[in-house]
Amino acid sequence: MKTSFPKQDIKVLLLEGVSQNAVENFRRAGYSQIEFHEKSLPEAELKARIADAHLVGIRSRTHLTGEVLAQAKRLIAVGCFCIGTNQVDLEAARRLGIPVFNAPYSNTRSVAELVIAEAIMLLRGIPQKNALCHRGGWTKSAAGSFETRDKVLGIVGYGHIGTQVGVLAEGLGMRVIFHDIESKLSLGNARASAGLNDLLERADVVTLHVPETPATQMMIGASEIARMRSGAMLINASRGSVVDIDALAAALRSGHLAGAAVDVFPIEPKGNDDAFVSPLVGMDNVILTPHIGGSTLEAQDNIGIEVANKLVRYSDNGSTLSAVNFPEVSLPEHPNSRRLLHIHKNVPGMLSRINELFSAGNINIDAQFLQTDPQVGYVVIDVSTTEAQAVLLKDQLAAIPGTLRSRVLY
Ligand SMILES: NC(=O)C1=CN([C@@H]2O[C@H](COP(=O)(O)OP(=O)(O)OC[C@H]3O[C@@H](n4cnc5c(N)ncnc54)[C@H](O)[C@@H]3O)[C@@H](O)[C@H]2O)C=CC1
Ligand SMILES: O=C(O)CCC(=O)C(=O)O
Repeated sequence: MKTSFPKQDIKVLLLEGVSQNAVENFRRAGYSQIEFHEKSLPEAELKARIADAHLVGIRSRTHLTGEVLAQAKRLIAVGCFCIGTNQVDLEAARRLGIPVFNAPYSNTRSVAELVIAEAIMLLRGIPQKNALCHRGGWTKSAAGSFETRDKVLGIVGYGHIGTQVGVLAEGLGMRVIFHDIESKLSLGNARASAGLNDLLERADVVTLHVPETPATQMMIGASEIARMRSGAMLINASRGSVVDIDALAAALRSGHLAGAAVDVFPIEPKGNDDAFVSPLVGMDNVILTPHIGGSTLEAQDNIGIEVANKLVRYSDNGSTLSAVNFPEVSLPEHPNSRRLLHIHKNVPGMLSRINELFSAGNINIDAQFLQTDPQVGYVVIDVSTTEAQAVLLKDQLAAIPGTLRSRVLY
């Protein structure tokens, strides 16, 4: 399928070492101009490199703020090669007519497995014992070492990851309670707690699986930690902003909490060669991991395929199915017609202005698809015209006041 301009002129900017599967998928789909970076880029360089990019792929470290997106005049779509999309200003992207895609499932099992492993390690006091052995020490003792069986696991955020953690934990004989803002179907014998405080007061191990939202910022601060049982453990593989890390460090130092496992931090290094700084560094009872909850080869390979496919499909065909900030349209192929895509502010009279263009030109519409949200409208029109006529129509569509983006697919 041909896009508005030759695919070799479409620049794909891939950051943060996304899977090579993504690169291969773009190549297989005919995209040859692929700029690949292992790290996230400093803001000034990001603005420079995104300025002529049509498709951009990131993970959790690259912040696509409104200011950065404003530089991206040619940007067609963003792919987050991960679950979280909090690093993108989704509203700004929507206002600019840029759909954002992610991979909502592919790394969930990997996170769940890590969390279970950490719960076992923390309950056995392994981090401290491991650290001491590395220093030449030896404490063969059962003190502070527990089985998981019959312990209470409290899951905050009972979504795709939280539910899998719950199922795996029950397999170990743990008693699972959860807290979520939505009403959720309990899997297995898991039970909803009476609220966050109830969960914190009852759980031996608390694990966090909420997205970053205004409501989850600093959700676990000094007072929530104080509610946790003496000797309890905290696992955070959600987002660094969810926990007050200084309050956590204080509770670990005082002995109120017996251990923690932390994968995500308020400030994370940009890449593998940069220094990691945290108040938790040097604490033997803390498992520190460099935001690798979803970093297994299986997960990354699948994410690479999934998100690259979504970007290619949108670029080639216009489908926005599963976009996180945009009206969703799943489109058939259009072998015998040219396809015009028009993204506009959702204001009264827009559709009639669009359709007037076609009736004025006496152009028959083969198929039309429309989806709107309160801010944005996305209309797709298939027409049997010459290439030149299609380009003219695209220019006329682009001139309609309120147009955000328009393209033609030949
Ligand atoms: N460490 C890592 O490498 C990874 C981290 N993550 C993080 O894990 C988060 C969760 O992932 P999923 O389970 O797939 O998301 P999900 O959307 O399936 O589940 C999140 C759950 O949290 C609930 N929730 C939202 N706000 C809440 C609040 N204020 N209080 C209580 N519950 C609330 C939601 O209702 C939902 O059930 C992601 O948003 C991402 O930030 C995801 C993948 C990898
Ligand atoms: O693998 C990554 O870069 C980020 C994983 C993550 O946090 C997510 O999927 O939300």
